[in-house]
Amino acid sequence: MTNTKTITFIGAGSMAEALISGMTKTLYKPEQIIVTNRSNKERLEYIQNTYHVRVEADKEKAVKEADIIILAMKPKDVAEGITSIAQAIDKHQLIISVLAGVSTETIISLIGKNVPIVRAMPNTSAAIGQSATALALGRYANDKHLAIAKELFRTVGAVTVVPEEDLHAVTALSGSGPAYIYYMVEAMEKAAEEIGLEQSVAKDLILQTIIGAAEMLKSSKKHPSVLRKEVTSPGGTTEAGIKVLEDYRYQEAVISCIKRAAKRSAELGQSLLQLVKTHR
Ligand SMILES: NC(=O)C1=CN([C@@H]2O[C@H](COP(=O)(O)OP(=O)(O)OC[C@H]3O[C@@H](n4cnc5c(N)ncnc54)[C@H](O)[C@@H]3O)[C@@H](O)[C@H]2O)C=CC1
Ligand SMILES: O=C(O)[C@@H]1CCC=N1
Repeated sequence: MTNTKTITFIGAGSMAEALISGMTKTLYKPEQIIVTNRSNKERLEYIQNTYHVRVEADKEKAVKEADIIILAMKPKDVAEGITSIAQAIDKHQLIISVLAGVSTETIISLIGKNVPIVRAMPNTSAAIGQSATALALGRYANDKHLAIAKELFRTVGAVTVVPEEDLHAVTALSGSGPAYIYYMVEAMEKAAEEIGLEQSVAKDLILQTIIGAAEMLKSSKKHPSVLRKEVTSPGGTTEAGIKVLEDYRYQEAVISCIKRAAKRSAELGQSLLQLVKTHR
């Protein structure tokens, strides 16, 4: 299957790279993708050399050539980044935003035109076609725009559609989610070293344990607590280990972590909204 749309990325950071990496492995030819950023030429060179996509220092030019514009800049650069391309945007183009916390209404306000926007929350596993992406439609986006966004994000993983107000929760859960797992792996690696396992042996064991557990969660109909109990022999090692996690209130920590991340997403949206209001 081929796709002939030209896609321009505004922002060339980790999330843009994960999407570019996944997209160029599937439906998109590198020459269909244009990447631009604020000022970091070395970063653009790296992206060009690695993925053979087009890079463009002139953001307005990159925007004018696009059928789809993907907003992927850092939170602090969102207002300046969007206003700097607003003039060049045409309402027949589709805007896809992966910006955490920022509402489609705020983006419409910053652009100052009735543009169709699909808000997306992917995660960095897009790089290997394994993102969990949620999509929501802005006021001027219709089913055709949704279909285009679905096609794009399906090239980098699984896609689900949610009401826009759910995106703060999605961001906290699956947008940031990979980092929580990596953080746990960091701790498992440290523990393995402290109890005397060779690093490479530990790495392989941890990896396969996580893959196996994820596959079990996917293929078995059992609740995670049932799967956990199946590992936990009475009076055995798991019971002793989990007791320590309970003493440290592990589940409470994870729940608070996800709630705080969701709140942070809302804060990011609010602070940008305030900025937009004060500059009106
Ligand atoms: N990293 C992740 O796992 C995810 C990130 N996101 C969102 O993606 C966005 C980018 O995050 P990261 O890639 O992690 O950040 P990052 O710091 O890795 O990348 C930001 C990029 O934007 C560029 N940039 C800054 N100002 C610009 C401007 N005015 N015009 C054009 N380009 C500009 C920078 O040069 C840099 O290449 C954020 O808004 C974040 O909420 C969304 C989902 C997951
Ligand atoms: O940390 C962040 O703000 C972004 C959004 C989801 C993952 N990374």
